[in-house]
Amino acid sequence: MEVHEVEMVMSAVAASQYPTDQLPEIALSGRSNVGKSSLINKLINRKSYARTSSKPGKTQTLNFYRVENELYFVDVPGYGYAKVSKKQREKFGQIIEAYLTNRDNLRGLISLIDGRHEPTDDDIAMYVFAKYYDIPVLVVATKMDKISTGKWNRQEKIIKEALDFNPVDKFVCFSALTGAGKDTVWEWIEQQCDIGGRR
Ligand SMILES: Nc1nc2c(ncn2[C@@H]2O[C@H](COP(=O)(O)OP(=O)(O)OP(=O)(O)O)[C@@H](O)[C@H]2O)c(=O)[nH]1
Ligand SMILES: [Mg+2]
Repeated sequence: MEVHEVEMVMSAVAASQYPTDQLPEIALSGRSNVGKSSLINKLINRKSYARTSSKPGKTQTLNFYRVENELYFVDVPGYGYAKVSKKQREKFGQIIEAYLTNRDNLRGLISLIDGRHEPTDDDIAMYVFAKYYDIPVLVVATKMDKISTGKWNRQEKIIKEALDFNPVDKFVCFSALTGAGKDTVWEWIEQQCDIGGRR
């Protein structure tokens, strides 16, 4: 999709604050610093629309970005960041879980995993959780510009094995720096939201 218009509509912590206009929604999850905000910025061709930071744990609420009056991206708080207190982590967990399990407009989850490493226990738990609730998942391996392309297949295999990856889902290697994988991410989103054929 060629994006001309995008609006950060709201930050929500409770269902009463979610948008009410019934557009399809795609959520993005992943550990702090994995590149969720950077992925959103790359998809909408903005340098720093979604707030990115070298300091993990910046995104602490559900942030809804309305794109072209077609869909919402929902940037969720990053999990697994040790410097955030245990209480705060539990709160994040509840916000994410309440949203993912109760939202009719949710069409899919983009699960971001650092492409340089094996998935963390939190990454695996998030995938298992999404599968338990029958949420379609696109696994995005991030920061792939930091790995030579010759090693991409091997990383894909490692990540899929650790997740016990379900072939109904999709996997893509991505870089917010080079834009690698961006078209595949958009194709998946358009398919999930049933807004294809406009590219
Ligand atoms: N080289 C490289 N760096 C990246 C990429 N994606 C993100 N980064 C960097 O990683 C850091 C974290 O990126 P963010 O997009 O803010 O991560 P986030 O997942 O939104 O983090 P939280 O909001 O804290 O959960 C920033 O310094 C980004 O510039 C990528 O594809 N390649
Ligand atoms: Mg962020």
